[in-house]
Amino acid sequence: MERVLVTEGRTSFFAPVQDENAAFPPGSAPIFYNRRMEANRDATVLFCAAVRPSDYLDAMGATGVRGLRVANESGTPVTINDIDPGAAAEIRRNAGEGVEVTCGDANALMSTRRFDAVDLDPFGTPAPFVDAACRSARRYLCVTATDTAPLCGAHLKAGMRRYFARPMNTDYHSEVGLRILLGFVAREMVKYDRGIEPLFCFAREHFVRLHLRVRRGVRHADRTLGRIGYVMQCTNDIHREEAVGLIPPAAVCPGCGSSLRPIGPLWLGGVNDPDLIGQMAGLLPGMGFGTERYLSRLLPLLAEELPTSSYYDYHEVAKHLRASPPTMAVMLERLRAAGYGATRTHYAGTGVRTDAPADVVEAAVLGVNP
Ligand SMILES: C[S@@+](CC[C@H](N)C(=O)[O-])C[C@H]1O[C@@H](n2cnc3c(N)ncnc32)[C@H](O)[C@@H]1O
Repeated sequence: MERVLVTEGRTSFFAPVQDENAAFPPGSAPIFYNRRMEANRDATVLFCAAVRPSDYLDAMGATGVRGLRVANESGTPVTINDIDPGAAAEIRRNAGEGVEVTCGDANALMSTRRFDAVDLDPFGTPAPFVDAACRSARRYLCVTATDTAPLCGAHLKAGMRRYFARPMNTDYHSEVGLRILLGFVAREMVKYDRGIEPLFCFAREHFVRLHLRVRRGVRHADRTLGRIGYVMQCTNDIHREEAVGLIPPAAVCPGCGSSLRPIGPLWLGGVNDPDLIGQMAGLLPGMGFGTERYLSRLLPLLAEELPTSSYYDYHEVAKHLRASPPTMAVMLERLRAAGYGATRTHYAGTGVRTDAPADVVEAAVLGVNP
């Protein structure tokens, strides 16, 4: 196997040379490494540097880069696991003193050992691993999903099978994907009388990434359950509303009278902790990350996003109204002047988060009074 020395952040390691012509990772190399996930790993190293877990499991290591970086760049004791003996051997080659390397099924490992932070970074869906991870994680749980098409509604049946939820391909589909994954993790967690608090969650390109705090006790489990529900989307126009609870209500659009279609169950609560995000933003300049520029834009956006469960792509709204969209600054200003909260969103450059109703959003696009 041909290897090449790679540096990410302040960590150097050997990775198998990947097939540049492969249509999509994992390609043909025997051990997986995808440079395009550097932002995902940088985010987690930064998260660990901020929350300082007492130990951390990289449950699916491949080259071990994620766990090695957490150990090296945040000073956290780590265990790195992979089911593939070839990968485990490669991780051992890459790992220095003090890093534990194990070779086995992540579900078996997580069923028998507990870690302060558990990290799932599988091929595609994390769904088969979330139950054991909920039992293994003491304080923090980190999850990557790269099966964005099932999560966001482009592959409806696969999404329903994996997450027992019904997505819908809307203009805010990236957010639906993140919230369906969060809702799934929340439901897997509460059965153990434990709850979750999302700390740092975002979507980028073809992945969704969650960093969660795990809270023990029935009170936290019940609070978590109280944040599960549905986005009720009008099938005819842009109106949508939230419905908390396990059973979606029958509802009609106040504007056009069409039925509202439930999207979910999904997570309706906040998805980021602005204080922690601020702490991470403060640490970022000293970290030496390759994706510092991207993260320095992402973190303030996440900290300011209104905690609504969907956003409007106002260019789509303008297209629908056969109007030219205003600039983002004007759009935000019009919504605020009408008395509503309005912020950008990290999901889309033309996305606006607001607590304004649909008719006010349309009026803001047109520049008229609602
Ligand atoms: C997407 S790669 C991990 C990438 C790595 N975390 C990184 O940041 O580069 C997924 C890895 O999971 C491993 N894997 C697949 N099924 C597994 C299981 N049941 N238990 C543990 N590892 C597994 C594969 O061998 C593969 O190396």
